[in-house]
Amino acid sequence: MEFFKELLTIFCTTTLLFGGGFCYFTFLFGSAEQKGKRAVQLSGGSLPKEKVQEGYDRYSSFFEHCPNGNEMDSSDKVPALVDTFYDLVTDIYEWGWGQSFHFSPRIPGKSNRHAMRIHEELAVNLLNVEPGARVLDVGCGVGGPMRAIAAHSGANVVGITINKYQVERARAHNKKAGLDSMCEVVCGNFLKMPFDDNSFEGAYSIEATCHAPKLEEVYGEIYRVLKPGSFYVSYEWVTTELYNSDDPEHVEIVRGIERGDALPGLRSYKDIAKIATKVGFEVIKESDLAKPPAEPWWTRLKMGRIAYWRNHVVVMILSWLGIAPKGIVDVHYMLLVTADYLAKGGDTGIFTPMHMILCRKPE
Ligand SMILES: C=C(CC[C@@H](C)[C@H]1CC[C@H]2C3=CC[C@H]4[C@H](C)[C@@H](O)CC[C@]4(C)[C@H]3CC[C@]12C)C(C)C
Ligand SMILES: C[S@@+](CC[C@H](N)C(=O)[O-])C[C@H]1O[C@@H](n2cnc3c(N)ncnc32)[C@H](O)[C@@H]1O
Repeated sequence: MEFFKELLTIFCTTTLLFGGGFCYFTFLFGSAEQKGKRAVQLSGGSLPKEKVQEGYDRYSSFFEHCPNGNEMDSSDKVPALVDTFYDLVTDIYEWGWGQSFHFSPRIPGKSNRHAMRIHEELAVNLLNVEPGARVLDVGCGVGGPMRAIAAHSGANVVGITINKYQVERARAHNKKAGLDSMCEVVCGNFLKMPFDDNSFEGAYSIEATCHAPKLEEVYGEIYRVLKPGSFYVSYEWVTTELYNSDDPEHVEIVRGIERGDALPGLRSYKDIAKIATKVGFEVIKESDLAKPPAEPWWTRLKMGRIAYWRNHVVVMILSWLGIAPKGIVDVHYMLLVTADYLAKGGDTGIFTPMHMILCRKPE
């Protein structure tokens, strides 16, 4: 009898501990890093719950069929693939990273959130726009940068993203932040933008144009919609001068980044200014914002590793319970893997997500 009583006590204590811990992670702790999305709200974006696994399989098979990445260059399937990718990852990004889907140099003594905001404000400071100016955000995500930039500069920001679910999220966040009168979000393809010629006084893109199969197409469109004399600034994902295409380790890191981040082939830093000039821009400034004295942008990823594995356990349990969609576990695992490749890209110095280029459309 005593033995059964003890067994029951052990069973109840273990259940309470695991159950309590799990509820803490998912309900109380909520978002993995910043308050916002909660684990129990993870979805497949615009994809119905039962289509998430199919969406992931379609996404990953695309990379299996073109293992050397460059075959995607000629593909007109890229925007649709990128759209599916953001259906799959948007909630996980918001849950585990926040509303700004980019990196920033670490700033000792400042929070990640603050460092990200400084990086965003730098972009609009470079544009030199007056309050009330109409500024374009090319590939706006759920609008973290857009809101920071509108609040900091007083500009009216119009964001474009190919992903419908992100449009819904961005509009809801804009409203909640009381910035919906200054921030507008449009669903569309930045390779063919639904805007008039010469209709913006400034434009920026933060870690978004890397998704374009041909950079000249998106740069050409930005050039078209900008008023003469206006500036465009971009933070580009590129390989640096340290990248050696004959080094198998370098090639593996780059392929890993491309697969986990829906990229149709990473470009070299050398191509960016050439392409900007080709479409008609004057290049005013170009620099890698990750270079010292900037502190490493990838420290945040490395420090987050334990939390990301904990998140993986939460995602597995939620999916097993039928709360999170089937397929989300594979998506989360893909992100775990890409986080390591990105950190390796930073450690080796062969990759930067913040190659900054400032251009001007001539008068
Ligand atoms: C510009 C792009 C996205 C850049 C980053 C915002 C994202 C790149 C990799 C993402 C993440 C990796 C690991 C995830 C982790 C496993 C999960 O538990 C919580 C979210 C992550 C940290 C996630 C967050 C966003 C990234 C850092 C690309 C796509 C061009
Ligand atoms: C990594 S996110 C960056 C979002 C935002 N700039 C930020 O920093 O939070 C890339 C964005 O580019 C958008 N994007 C990619 N390809 C696109 C295309 N062809 N047309 C429009 N948007 C696109 C994605 O939908 C996503 O919003």
